[in-house]
Amino acid sequence: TNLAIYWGQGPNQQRLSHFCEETSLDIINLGFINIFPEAVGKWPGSNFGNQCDGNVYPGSELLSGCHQIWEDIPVCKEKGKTIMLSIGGETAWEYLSSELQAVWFADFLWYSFGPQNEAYTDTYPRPFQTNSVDGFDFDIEHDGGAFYATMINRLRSHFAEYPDQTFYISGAPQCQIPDTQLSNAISNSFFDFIWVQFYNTAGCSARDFVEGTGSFNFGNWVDVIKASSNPEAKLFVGLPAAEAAANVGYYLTPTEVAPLVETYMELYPKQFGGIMLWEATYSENNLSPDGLTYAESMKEILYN
Ligand SMILES: CNC(=O)NC(=N)Nc1ccccc1
Repeated sequence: TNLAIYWGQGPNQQRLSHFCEETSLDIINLGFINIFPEAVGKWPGSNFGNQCDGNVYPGSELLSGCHQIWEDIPVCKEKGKTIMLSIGGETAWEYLSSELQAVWFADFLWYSFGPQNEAYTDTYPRPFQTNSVDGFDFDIEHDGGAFYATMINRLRSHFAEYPDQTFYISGAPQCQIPDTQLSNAISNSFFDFIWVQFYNTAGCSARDFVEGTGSFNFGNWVDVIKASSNPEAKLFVGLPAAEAAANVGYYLTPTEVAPLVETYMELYPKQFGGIMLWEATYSENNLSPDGLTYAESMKEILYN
């Protein structure tokens, strides 16, 4: 099983390579491409917190000076990390209004952040230079779920152009079923990982498991996966990595997480993919009594 974590929005966060030193982290979601192209031919915008030098490509909100990120991605990859580029995020202005726009956005992301393709280097920017991400994560939190299946299917058609490389698609739905933003995409396009945000939504959260309300719905999410375009997709338990990383009441201590993981890893060994954490800096600053980061505590739970 894997531990996935978001990085890019942490308060006074350390650079990516700092987190790639942590052996407990398997998948790192770089957040975020937070502004969607307003039309075909227009560029998206990005925000990686304190990690870029504040410069943007002319006429766009796409950050251009993220030297720490393009320097660090190779370090992370040589340590075996999977690096995903996350689209959306809590503060995103995200809206797809047409198939054409969805296809354009997918192409832009692929030629800008996917494998370097000499034929396109004068048409598209390379914010991470020659680095390619390992896939794209959809953290769509509002503005309606249309056209994401189109975008993901387009990305997959690009993946197929590199048959000897593996690229991934993941999504971070809220725990209520159906998730307004991503249920259509999950039904109609192929996801490798679904990390459900079992926090910030009452009536289906990991807190419900601890309180014994019976409404924690990991089992129902297994059914959603089984009925989706990829019944083999891995389902992750998404959790806040500290009290301050989520709305009040949704944080679970490692002691509270352990029985949840044991129960559902046992019930659904095939679907259970691991744990997703929001997010890296909160995890780093949330040490257990014996000095483990929250992510390290989670990794211990996954492997005990
Ligand atoms: C995977 N995306 C998130 O976990 N987003 C997220 N946690 N947004 C947020 C919502 C409320 C308080 C803090 C962060």
